[in-house]
Amino acid sequence: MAAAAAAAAEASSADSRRYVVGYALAPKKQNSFIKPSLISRAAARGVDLVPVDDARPLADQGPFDLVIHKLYGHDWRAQLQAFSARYPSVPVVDPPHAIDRLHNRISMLQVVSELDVPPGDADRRDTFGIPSQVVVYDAAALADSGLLAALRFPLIAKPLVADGSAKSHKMSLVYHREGLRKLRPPLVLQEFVNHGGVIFKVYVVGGHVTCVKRRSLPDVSKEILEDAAAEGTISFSQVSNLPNQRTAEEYYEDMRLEDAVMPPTDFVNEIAGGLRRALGLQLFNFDMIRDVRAGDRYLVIDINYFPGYAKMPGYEIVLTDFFWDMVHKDDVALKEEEEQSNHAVVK
Ligand SMILES: Nc1ncnc2c1ncn2[C@@H]1O[C@H](COP(=O)(O)OP(=O)(O)OP(=O)(O)O)[C@@H](O)[C@H]1O
Ligand SMILES: O=P(O)(O)O[C@H]1[C@H](OP(=O)(O)O)[C@@H](OP(=O)(O)O)[C@@H](O)[C@@H](O)[C@@H]1OP(=O)(O)O
Ligand SMILES: [Mg+2]
Ligand SMILES: [Mg+2]
Repeated sequence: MAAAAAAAAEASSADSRRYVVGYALAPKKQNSFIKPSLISRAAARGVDLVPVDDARPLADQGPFDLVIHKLYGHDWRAQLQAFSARYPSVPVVDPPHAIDRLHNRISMLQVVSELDVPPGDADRRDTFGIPSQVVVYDAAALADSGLLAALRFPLIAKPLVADGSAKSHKMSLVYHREGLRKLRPPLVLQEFVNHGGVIFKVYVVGGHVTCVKRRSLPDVSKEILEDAAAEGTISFSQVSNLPNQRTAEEYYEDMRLEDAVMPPTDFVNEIAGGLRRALGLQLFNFDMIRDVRAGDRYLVIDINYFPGYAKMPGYEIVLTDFFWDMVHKDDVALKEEEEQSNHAVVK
C-alpha cells in the first residue's frame, strides 16, 4: 500500500464514521482472542468488534464492513455464501475453500514443497522444506514395509485430519517398528527431526509477519534410539506432557530458550509471503524447526488457520491495523488510482 495513499485515507476517516467487524468464533476462541485490550484498541481507531449471533442468519445481521470467522460445517458455509451474495463488497476472512487445505496434514504441507520463493540474498545459504512423510489410510498399510522404506526412525505419527478437535492434536513418537502396531490410521508418519528443543512460530496477519521462539519436543538421543528395550511408542498431545528418559523439565533446565538463534528475518518473511499467496489466506501461522544436522536447513511441520494470536507480541496493534486496512481497502485503492492519474496529468 502506498504510504501517502494510506495516510490520506486515514486522515479522511478522521470523521465520525465507524466500521463494524463481525466475528464468528467458537466460545474458546472468542475468549482467547476477543480480549478487552483488542476491543479498546480497535475502538480507538473507529473499528467496533461485534459477535455474530449464531441463532440468526448471518445475512440478516450487520451491516458489517468485514467478517472474520473460524467456524466450519455445511450450514456455516451456506451462511457465508448467502452473506456474500447479499453483500458482495464486504470481505470475508478467509474463504472456506482456502481454509480447507489446512485440514489435511498432507495438503497442508504440499504447498510448502511447491513454494516458489526467490533466492533473495545471494550469500544466504538457508533452505527450507518439509520432513519426509507418508500417509497411512489403514492398518494393513502400517504393516507394509515398502511404504516405510523411505522413512527413518524415529517417526512422529499425526492424525491425518487437522480440524481443531482434541483428537487431531494427539501425536505419538515412534522409536521402533513394533511401535507402529499401536497406531490408529488414518495418519501421517513423519520423520522426527532433532532440532534442539526450539520451535519457531511464524504468525501471519495479512502483510504482517512475526516470528517467535517456543519450547518444543526435546531431541531424541542416540541411546534411546539404540535401546531395543525402550518403549516403542510414546503418545502426547501437549509438548509439556511429554514423558522421556529425562523428564522434559530436566531437559529444559539445560536448554535456554533465550540462547536460541532466530532464523534470518528476510528468509522468514519470504516464506511467509510465499505461503500467504499460495494458500490465499490472511490469518494463519506456521511452525518451523531447524535441523540440528544442518544448521541452515529449516523444516515447516505445521500450518494452522487463525491461531492463538493473543500470544503474539503486540497482537492488539497488529490485528487493529489489519482490520483498518481491510475496511479501507476501497478508499486506499481509490486514492492510489487518483494519485496515479494526477501523476499522469503532471507528466
Ligand atoms: N517432524 C517433526 N520433527 C520434530 N518435532 C516435531 C515434528 N513434527 C512435530 N514436532 C513437534 O511436535 C509438536 C506438535 O506437532 P504439530 O505442530 O504438527 O501438531 P499440532 O497439534 O498441529 O500443533 P498446533 O497446536 O501448533 O496446531 C510440534 O510443535 C513440535 O514440537
Ligand atoms: O484457540 P484454538 O482452539 O483455535 O487453538 C489454536 C491454538 O490457539 P490458542 O492459543 O488460542 O489455543 C494455536 O496455538 P498457537 O499455534 O498459536 O500457539 C494452535 O494450536 C492452533 O492449531 C489451535 O487451533 P486448532 O487447530 O485447535 O483449531
Ligand atoms: Mg503445531
Ligand atoms: Mg496444528
